[in-house]
Amino acid sequence: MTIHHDTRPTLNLIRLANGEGLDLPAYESKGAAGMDLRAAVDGDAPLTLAPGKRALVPTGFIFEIPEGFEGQVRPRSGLAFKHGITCLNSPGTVDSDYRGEVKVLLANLGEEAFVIERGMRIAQMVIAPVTQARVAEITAASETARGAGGFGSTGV
Ligand SMILES: O=c1ccn([C@H]2C[C@H](O)[C@@H](COP(=O)(O)OP(=O)(O)OP(=O)(O)O)O2)c(=O)[nH]1
Ligand SMILES: [Mg+2]
Repeated sequence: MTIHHDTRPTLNLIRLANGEGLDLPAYESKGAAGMDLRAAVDGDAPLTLAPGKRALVPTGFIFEIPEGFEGQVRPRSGLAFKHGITCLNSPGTVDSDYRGEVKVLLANLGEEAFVIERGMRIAQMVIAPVTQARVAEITAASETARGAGGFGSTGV
């Protein structure tokens, strides 16, 4: 007999008042890397994002990101391609100790106004492992073949 354990980390979500009735963030295909986040804007007052403008769009949930992980808030490529809608701070970083509402900083880089309706899938969140480094100040860097060469030093 094979016993299958679910080894995935658990993501606890706390629904806020403005998230009432919204679908939970979800992976939209079997192998999706990110779960889609929905706009928790007022159902009676969609948000219009004019060209060149940005807005902090609520998701209606607090995410308890498991320790040792982060949430990366990334654009949806369809919205970016069709409408020029992106996450201005992409990838947005949600820390594992953050207990506020997750919000999405959308920007309209397109030429037309974009209307964000309640429940619209506006971005996606990838849960990714994080390593916190120990920080140590030293006086000289070790030698390498690359040295200080960067920013195209190996050719274009
Ligand atoms: O797209 C995002 C990015 C951040 N956050 C929340 C969760 C994150 O843990 C917190 C702080 O984000 P960050 O560290 O990127 O911003 P900061 O400007 O450094 O703010 P702080 O001084 O609060 O760390 O804001 C979001 O809800 N969505
Ligand atoms: Mg910070």
